[in-house]
Amino acid sequence: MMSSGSSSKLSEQQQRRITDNFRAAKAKLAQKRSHSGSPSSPFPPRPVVSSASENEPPVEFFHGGRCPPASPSFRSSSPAKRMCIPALPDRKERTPLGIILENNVVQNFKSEVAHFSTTNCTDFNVVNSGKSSSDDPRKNQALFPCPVLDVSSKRSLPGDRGYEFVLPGDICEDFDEEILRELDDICMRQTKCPIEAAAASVESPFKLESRACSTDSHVSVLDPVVLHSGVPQDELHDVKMRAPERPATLACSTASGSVCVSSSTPHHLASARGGLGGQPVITGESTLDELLVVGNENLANPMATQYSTVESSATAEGIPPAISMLNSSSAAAISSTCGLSVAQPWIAPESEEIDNETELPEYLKKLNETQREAALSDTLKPLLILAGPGSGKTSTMVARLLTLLREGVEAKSILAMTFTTAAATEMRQRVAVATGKSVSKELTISTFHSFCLQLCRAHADKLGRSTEFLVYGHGQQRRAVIEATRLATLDTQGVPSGFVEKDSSEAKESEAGKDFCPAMWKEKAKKWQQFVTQAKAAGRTSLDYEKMGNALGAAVLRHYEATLAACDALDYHDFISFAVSLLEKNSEVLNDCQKTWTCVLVDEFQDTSTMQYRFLRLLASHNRVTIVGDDDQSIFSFNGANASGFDSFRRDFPMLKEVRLHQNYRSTRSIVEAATSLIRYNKIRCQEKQAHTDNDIGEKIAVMECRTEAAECSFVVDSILMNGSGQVSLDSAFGNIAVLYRRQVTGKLFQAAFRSRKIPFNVHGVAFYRKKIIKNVMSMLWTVLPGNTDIHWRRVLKALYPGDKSETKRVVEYVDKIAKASKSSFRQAAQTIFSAKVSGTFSRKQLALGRRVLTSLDMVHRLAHKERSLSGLLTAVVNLLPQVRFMYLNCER
Ligand SMILES: Nc1ncnc2c1ncn2[C@@H]1O[C@H](COP(=O)(O)OP(=O)(O)OP(=O)(O)O)[C@@H](O)[C@H]1O
Repeated sequence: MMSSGSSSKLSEQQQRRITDNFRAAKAKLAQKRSHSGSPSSPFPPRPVVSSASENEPPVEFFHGGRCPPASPSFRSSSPAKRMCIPALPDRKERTPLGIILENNVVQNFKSEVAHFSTTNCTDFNVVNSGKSSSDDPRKNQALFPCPVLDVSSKRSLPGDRGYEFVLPGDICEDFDEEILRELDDICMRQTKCPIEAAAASVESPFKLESRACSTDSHVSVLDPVVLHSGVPQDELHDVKMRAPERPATLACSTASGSVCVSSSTPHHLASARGGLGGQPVITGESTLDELLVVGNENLANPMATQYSTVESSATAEGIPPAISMLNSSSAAAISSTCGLSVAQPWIAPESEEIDNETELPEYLKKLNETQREAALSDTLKPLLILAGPGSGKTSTMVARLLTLLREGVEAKSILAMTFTTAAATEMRQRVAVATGKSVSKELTISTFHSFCLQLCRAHADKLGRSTEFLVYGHGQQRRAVIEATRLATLDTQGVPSGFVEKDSSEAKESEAGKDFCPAMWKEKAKKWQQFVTQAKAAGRTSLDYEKMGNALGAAVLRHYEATLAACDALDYHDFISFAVSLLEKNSEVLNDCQKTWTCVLVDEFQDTSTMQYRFLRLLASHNRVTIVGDDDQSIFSFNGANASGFDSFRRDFPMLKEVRLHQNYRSTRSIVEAATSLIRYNKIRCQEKQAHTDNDIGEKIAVMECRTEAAECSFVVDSILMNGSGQVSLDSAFGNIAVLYRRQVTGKLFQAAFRSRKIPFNVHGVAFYRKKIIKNVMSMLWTVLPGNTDIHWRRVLKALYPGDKSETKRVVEYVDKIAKASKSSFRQAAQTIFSAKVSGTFSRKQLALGRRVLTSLDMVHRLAHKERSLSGLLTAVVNLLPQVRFMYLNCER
């Protein structure tokens, strides 16, 4: 035995031997450690890919449940750590997403990357772990068609230091750079179509739709039925536009279009713009030959709870959605391909030119006398255009806008408010046809919400929020209302807080506890959500309700606002009310706005809420304002819209000129007459209007009363099939049919029926960014960005964890609980839980599944830094989602 102090007595030879042995042992130790993970990594160890496993056949992955996410076979060190941006000649460099940067920007970019790497990515070490059967990467490769890095590959991408992306398993040869490039090309081609069509039709401004459709007419053969929820207007616009997948196809595909209105009441029928007399749901230009009304007398009229989506920045800037999906260099390429960058600025015709009819500019020639009168009326005075459905109010609005430009108003001084993003896009496109893209891009065409949101962000400090305040969507708003309801009830009724605790034993045992369980709060909060919405749209505060003697209402509102303030959040209604108070309380902001936007136009005025009107009144107090609308088409009362705004406008702008458009160009006479006779019964109308048309009488409207929703559904499906059988081709008929329904539940019935009867269909209704799958994809992308929050990680774990619903819920709740207890982030808690080999709460399999979720996110992180094509990155991310993999499986089968 050797004492501690005896080492010095060792001979040199002995010492060398010990050192050598120690070195060898250290190397072995290092090898072992590299398999078991680095303590600094936030992600769990990755399995080793053994050569043997590569020869194993891929496993069948779908067993009725959800399948586990991939364990990507990275064997390189973290790209974040390795990232170095190679210098390119010509003072330009390329970012990982292919954006060319000038040299002066490169340094900033590098330092940002370095900052990002150190603050967010340093923990993304790649560590190989021992292989377990459940972690078999080969199996996972077969399961997930995601591009992963293959270090063994000989081919290399520029700047990739010898690595390339390949698809695991069977699909790997299908997914290489070629495919990514092809995807980019497809995006470019899709974007090119409508732009080229628009550019081609410069001479004839309002023929954009028909010209575009001729390039796209082949699509109509396979046009699916359009399923449509009847109420929200933005959805109707969505159907009309249906861009970007099939830009401007609708005008040609619906010459004999028909509409089924399900569960409709006469009022609804008459007021739906896509229904009677209104703009046909699935067509841009055609008349509706047939209208089928199916109703269920027993159905109540539940309030739809849709909100108009906030316009994406890309659309706000006039970039068609397809372009905005691409990286900047691709967008630039598209612009140059389409000749957009060289578009001529619009040269306004001289004023003498319009003295006689033949000299009228094209955009005025298309209008009838009344429309022209509206378009040309004094631009210094307020103008109210009251226009029935299909009477050409959009055309008139566009003509008015062009008149302003002709009179020398700068494009950037014009603000056009539309009610939906689709309407904003349509208006910009129509203006672009006459003026060229460069002028139309300078216009501010925006939804109220988008405009006010930007205003709030710009002056967030004055509103008690940070510039990065959160925007609470429907779900978060609901949760905030539940919390506010709970607190308000406790305030006003004095229920001890112990009763409401979910796990409280008193709550479970006592009578009061039964009343105040979470499900009860959820139920109670339903009516309060409507209350909060209405109060905000009307601009009422908690003080107002206190004065009215509604103490509970006042308390709910107060707690709701306090909750949002504490969370640094605004909801959709807040954009408007905060923007109003901004203009009311800050004269310099108001002055700035008025100087910037000297002319204001508002489309669909009937849908403005009291607060939106207040905002408009402030902004347009310079009197250069045009509003267009139809009180009979007001369908957003559930969301606070107030058609009495017309009266307010007449009162507040007494100098106004009023023009009425009565002639309907869109629908058949039977539709127009039916709508006119029905709408007479509307009790709340500003003034009676008499819509008329010169169009043919068309087919008669059929009304069918059904006892149940199921009967209604069967009838509609049978009618569609019968209708189809009379056509030359069954498929060609489907694209001409729209089904409007009142409730989402009814829509689901239709979907099931269509699926079982093999009828192709599209569902329009849920706004894109509110779709679950889109939210999941966004959250996955968020996890690689600075500023990601627990919300993103929670959503991603929920989306990717392969257990059934209840198991996933349990896992997520447990991670939440641990995060709360250990005061750590959700991600850290998940990391700690899943990196354990054994756990008292979860089985080994569950731990492995959790690890795989984190590993997949690690892969997304690497990909985000490596991938040069945005579509490649998106494809990879989307492919991780179980729904998408399920689709792949079905396709393969
Ligand atoms: N003066 C006109 N002469 C012939 N057709 C016209 C005229 N004005 C409009 N139209 C046609 O009528 C249809 C409806 O026009 P537009 O979309 O401008 O109406 P709208 O009032 O905005 O419709 P909506 O009911 O959707 O609000 C279009 O196909 C348009 O080309």
